[in-house]
Amino acid sequence: MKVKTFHENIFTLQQGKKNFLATRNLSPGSRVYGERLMQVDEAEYRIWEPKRSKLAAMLLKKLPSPFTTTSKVLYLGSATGTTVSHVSDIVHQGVVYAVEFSPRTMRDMLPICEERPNIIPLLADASKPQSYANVVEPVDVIFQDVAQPDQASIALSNVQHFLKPGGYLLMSIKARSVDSTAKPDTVFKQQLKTLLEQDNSRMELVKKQKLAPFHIDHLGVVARKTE
Ligand SMILES: C[S@@+](CC[C@H](N)C(=O)[O-])C[C@H]1O[C@@H](n2cnc3c(N)ncnc32)[C@H](O)[C@@H]1O
Repeated sequence: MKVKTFHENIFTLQQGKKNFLATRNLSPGSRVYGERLMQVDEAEYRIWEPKRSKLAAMLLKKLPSPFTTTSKVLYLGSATGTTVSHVSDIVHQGVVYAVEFSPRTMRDMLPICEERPNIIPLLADASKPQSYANVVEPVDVIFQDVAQPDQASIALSNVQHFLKPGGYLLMSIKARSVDSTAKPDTVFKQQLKTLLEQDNSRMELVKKQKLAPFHIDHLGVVARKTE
């Protein structure tokens, strides 16, 4: 088995002709969602499936990764923690503020937070950033995967509250969640306009990429807050 560094703390594992995206397990021996574990030399890796994670799909579709070992990350729409757990592996000396508004879903994520002290779970509505402003510090990266009609506005209000100048926003726009009748390209354009062209938005587009075949009618976006 060959291990290659793909981005900081993100790896590809080559087994025969197959390549797998993976992160190094911060909690060796533990699975979070039934993912495959692979031992190579002294390290245990968790296979990261792009069909189960918009962020994994974004990276495989060549969007840049802004994460470092010590990044502070605000993660909006954590669900039960599938992708949050990989972000926790990547920023293992940093912190992940994981926001989810469904109490039932959040309850399922809590055992993961017990094993991974760098995840701080927040039961809150991402469209009301002021409700968690007393807990969340300025962050280097915001990742958003909330599948809501006003995704870009939600992202922008969190950027304005928490993203450091020079920091990055990564978001997955799900066309059908915004407008199930409009053409996906029309939805993407309108959401990008909201994100990038509002007065004082201070966001510049770094790269965008559709996430098919992993996720149909989704656009991955990386944007940067100007200094
Ligand atoms: C597509 S799922 C996220 C999957 C997750 N990012 C992953 O890869 O493991 C979207 C999640 O966002 C949550 N959500 C939607 N709107 C939200 C909001 N306004 N505030 C917080 N969470 C929200 C939903 O409850 C759901 O769990």
